[in-house]
Amino acid sequence: MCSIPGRTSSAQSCSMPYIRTLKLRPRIWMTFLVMAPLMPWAVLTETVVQLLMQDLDPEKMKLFSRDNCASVEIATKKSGIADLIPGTMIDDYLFDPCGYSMNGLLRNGQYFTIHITPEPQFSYCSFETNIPKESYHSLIMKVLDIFKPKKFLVTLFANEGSVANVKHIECEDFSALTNYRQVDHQFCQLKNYNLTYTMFKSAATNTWLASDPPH
Ligand SMILES: C[S@@+](CC[C@H](N)C(=O)[O-])C[C@H]1O[C@@H](n2cnc3c(N)ncnc32)[C@H](O)[C@@H]1O
Repeated sequence: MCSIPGRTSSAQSCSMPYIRTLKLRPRIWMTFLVMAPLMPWAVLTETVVQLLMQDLDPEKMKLFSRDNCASVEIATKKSGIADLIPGTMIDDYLFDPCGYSMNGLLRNGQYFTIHITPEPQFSYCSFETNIPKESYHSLIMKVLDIFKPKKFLVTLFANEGSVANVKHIECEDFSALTNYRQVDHQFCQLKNYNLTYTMFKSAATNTWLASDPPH
């Protein structure tokens, strides 16, 4: 996903590749989906959950720079990333002078991945996993507790066979996210997949980034 401030466009037809445009003023999120044709014998179980977070905790972000952190292992441990999903084999990297990327792999091939841009002017972090869950509530809470974003977007991409698919209809209950309020929720039914986007922002702030134009 990428954010293209100032650009406007409308959602396009559900053909492949598929471009979905999400208008969340003042930002536009564009999702590009390229789907391989399904084989008749394919088992339809696939889930991808993403948290795209902005305006992150400045103190926590200091961990992800070489000036403040002696090694990538310390950054992974001290940040809480190491304990996020127990039993994961982690490959992590601390960029010079700052920035962090990690991939975590479970024995069954499931993964999670985190990429952090800690610069205070435009701090951003993406979290993604394909671990299927009936509810992502506690995992999302853990991720939010690490990064404390002022705003974030949750996307859930699941197909018919995924245990997460029912959440598209029921809509995940985020009522315990007392520090946030839901500002948008969109549902998109694709050929073999369902996709939901839910945008939250901190209840404590009425603004987006200082650099954003007013609503
Ligand atoms: C962790 S990378 C990930 C970028 C990727 N587009 C993402 O968010 O998924 C971004 C961070 O690493 C820093 N960085 C340092 N050297 C870099 C390099 N050679 N390539 C990319 N990012 C680098 C950037 O300044 C930024 O803070």
